[in-house]
Amino acid sequence: MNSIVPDSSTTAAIELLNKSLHRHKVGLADEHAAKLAEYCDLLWEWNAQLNLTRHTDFEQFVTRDLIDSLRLASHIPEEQSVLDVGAGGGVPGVVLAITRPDLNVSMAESVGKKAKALKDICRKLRLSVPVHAARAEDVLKKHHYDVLTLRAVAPLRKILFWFQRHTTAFGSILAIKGPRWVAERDEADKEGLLAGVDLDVIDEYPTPGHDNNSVILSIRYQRPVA
Ligand SMILES: C[S@@+](CC[C@H](N)C(=O)[O-])C[C@H]1O[C@@H](n2cnc3c(N)ncnc32)[C@H](O)[C@@H]1O
Repeated sequence: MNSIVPDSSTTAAIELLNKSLHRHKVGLADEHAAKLAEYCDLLWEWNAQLNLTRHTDFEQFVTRDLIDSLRLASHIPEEQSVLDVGAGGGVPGVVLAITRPDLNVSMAESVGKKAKALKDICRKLRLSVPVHAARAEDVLKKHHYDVLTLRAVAPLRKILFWFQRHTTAFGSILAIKGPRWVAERDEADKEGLLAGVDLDVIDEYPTPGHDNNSVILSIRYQRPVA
């Protein structure tokens, strides 16, 4: 692993991040916190050119991005291959790659400029994470993953519609959703998109500073027994 020798601005950034982590009782290994501070720096630098995130300080990063990503990570078994669909600025994909080095993380981002920024961020962070500048549905025509992750990408009916034709290319989908997930599930059900699908809420947790809970949905397609 590459060692990080922080300069004074990096040290200040790590201190700020650690304060937020402490405030929200999030425990992280020192080297992961340092790498996340470096990630935020690169993300916010790219954000001046591209709209990648609205969370532009460590407090927002921890409460809105990191807690979601770590919660999601706790449901992914060791050493699995993961495709983060619609990675945007790299949440949860880059956070998973940093905090769960046992995982084999890839990202799909359909907007070319965003994918280019993600590639640059991963290169500078020395993360070996393939970034596909493509729609995830197209990536699944050539690759197989144990888990697809999604946050803030599309309503459930779209997610189910996109991936129903590619069910042999992945094991399960883990989607982070807000309270609208119930209405989204009902819409998907009306369109017949839940036939042959096991959809379960596997986690529910409060977002600091917000009244509503977030949920993690597990989506698995039932396959005929061979
Ligand atoms: C609102 S952003 C969310 C980004 C990130 N997941 C987050 O939570 O901050 C949604 C991103 O998904 C991308 N996207 C939408 N549909 C996609 C698809 N089918 N395959 C790959 N990327 C997709 C969009 O280009 C956009 O950058």
